[in-house]
Amino acid sequence: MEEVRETSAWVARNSSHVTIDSSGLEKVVETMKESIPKVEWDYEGIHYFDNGPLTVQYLFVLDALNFCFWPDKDLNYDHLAKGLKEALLNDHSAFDADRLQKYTVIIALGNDNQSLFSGPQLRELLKWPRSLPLEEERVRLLHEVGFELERSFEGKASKLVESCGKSAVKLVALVTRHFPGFRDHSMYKGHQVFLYKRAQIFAADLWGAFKGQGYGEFNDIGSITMFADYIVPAVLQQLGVLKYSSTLANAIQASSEIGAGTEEEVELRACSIFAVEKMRELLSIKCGKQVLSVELDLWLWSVGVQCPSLQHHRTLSIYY
Ligand SMILES: Nc1nc2c(c(CN[C@H]3C=C[C@H](O)[C@@H]3O)cn2[C@@H]2O[C@H](COP(=O)(O)O)[C@@H](O)[C@H]2O)c(=O)[nH]1
Repeated sequence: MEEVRETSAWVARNSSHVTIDSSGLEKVVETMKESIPKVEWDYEGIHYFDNGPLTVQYLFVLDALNFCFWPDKDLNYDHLAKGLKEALLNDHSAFDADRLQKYTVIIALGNDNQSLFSGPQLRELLKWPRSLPLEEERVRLLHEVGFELERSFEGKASKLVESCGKSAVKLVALVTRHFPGFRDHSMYKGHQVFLYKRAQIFAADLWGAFKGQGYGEFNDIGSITMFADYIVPAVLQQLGVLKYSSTLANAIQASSEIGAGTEEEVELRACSIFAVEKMRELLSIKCGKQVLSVELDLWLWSVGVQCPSLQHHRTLSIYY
């Protein structure tokens, strides 16, 4: 993930609204000297797991839809993970590549107010009583996943993973090459910045779910960075690692939307990646402890989701 590391470092060096406070960072590392908090993957027990290829299909579909829950204040990641798990338990072929291409959204009504589409609706699959945030995009991305899996990987996400020779870097490259919805990048002060949140989290989810074995065995899992979402930046800010300009702090406090691709948004995400890389480096230098960015991410994320008062930035995006 050199391009993610290098381009986020560039943003951090040139940033105008978000800075990394090195003394804040050192303080956090100091508290981790004794023991580094370890959080189990699926500590909440919400994911589907059968130790086989269907789990890979489940995780790929999950990460294709793993973004932007906040516009519905009652919706969060757990609903998605549990909803998809239940759907799969009820019907093992729910995520077959041909079925993925048939999910619909209620967008067109006939004269009699009936939906013109006859296929199953995504919100029914998730048993969500109203429209999902960015629902049309979610349906489009499901179609994209089904279509490309069918075209290039015999309909199976497990084939995609098998073709990566136990390399998470190759997996991220392959996912972003084949599935445009996973190409999470931005332009920042004239530079292309790569963040690849959902592609990287897919590799990490495999690694976590399969406990580094089988479909989750990656020789280079240390290459993955943290996953730049809207929870971890807020946790890093609370811990004193990230500092915001007063305008940005006020915008987040007021729950104002921050446009996708704005300097502020790119800085929030890229500085989070850079800060976690620095945290990892400091842990190694000061305490001789080798930690993965994935492990730090899971700890920070779990802290964030257990803090209901956490104020995070709001950006409409399919990337996170
Ligand atoms: N950095 C980072 N971001 C993560 C995750 C996960 C889920 N990982 C699960 C997989 C195995 C573990 O046991 C975890 O349970 C979701 N997100 C992001 O959070 C946001 C949702 O927040 P809320 O609206 O409050 O649910 C949204 O952007 C979503 O994409 C993570 O691990 N790291």
